[in-house]
Amino acid sequence: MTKISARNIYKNYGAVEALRGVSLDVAEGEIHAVCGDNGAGKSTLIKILAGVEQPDQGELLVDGAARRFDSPTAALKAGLATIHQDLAVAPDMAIYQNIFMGAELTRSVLGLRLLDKARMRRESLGYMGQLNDSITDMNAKVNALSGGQRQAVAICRALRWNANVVILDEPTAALGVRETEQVLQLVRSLKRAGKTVILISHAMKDVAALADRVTILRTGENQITLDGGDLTADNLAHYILSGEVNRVH
Ligand SMILES: Nc1ncnc2c1ncn2[C@@H]1O[C@H](COP(=O)(O)OP(=O)(O)OP(=O)(O)O)[C@@H](O)[C@H]1O
Repeated sequence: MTKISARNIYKNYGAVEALRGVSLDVAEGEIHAVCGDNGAGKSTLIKILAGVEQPDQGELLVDGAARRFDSPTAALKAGLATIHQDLAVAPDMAIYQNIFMGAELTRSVLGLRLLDKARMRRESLGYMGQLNDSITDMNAKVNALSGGQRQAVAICRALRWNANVVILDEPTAALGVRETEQVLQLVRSLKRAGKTVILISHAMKDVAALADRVTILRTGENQITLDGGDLTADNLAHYILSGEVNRVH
């Protein structure tokens, strides 16, 4: 299990101050949501954790050690996998091909390197079984899957890269009620599997149902962190709308 800290992060885009001294502390094995109104800086913070952007100032700590991710690959190697809203799945390809995309397993036959499809299918089924054991045909094309099932494929790819931290960017946006419930189950399965989960979401109900703690950002700064009994959909909406920084009981 892995814990993640971002300390005093600053990030400007030209004249825009997207992050102004933001900190985030994610304990190992917890589901930690990042919320806030449009433009609060959520995506920028997540891009920094994912190695897509680099901070102007501040530091990232993975299990207490300072790290800098110059690329998404560097973040992935450190065990942080980000699942963006577009999921980056190839709809015309099979589930197992998506899970092993860019990291295909091969075997040697008479000196030739051939794809080891049987092993990829078997291992894919193993990853999928940790998340959603109703998806069993690893040959199925992704375009035949529901939005929630596609999310499962994208998460399996993160598991295949041995990610200990899974960052989910708006995983329930654009999903119906039943699919949203499937995704909530996926996230709970990740936690059961010992993964640390960072969740960016505008869906207050989903956040309240899932998160152990929530960090709320406002115009590039930390507003408040909620946990326990304070973490309700009503409270989240209240703080995001009001901008209040003190707890109201
Ligand atoms: N590439 C960019 N170039 C210029 N400004 C940017 C860029 N990306 C983000 N910003 C600005 O930085 C600020 C923070 O944006 P960010 O996308 O991180 O917020 P957010 O909380 O994720 O918002 P949303 O919920 O709308 O996605 C905003 O003012 C935004 O306009």
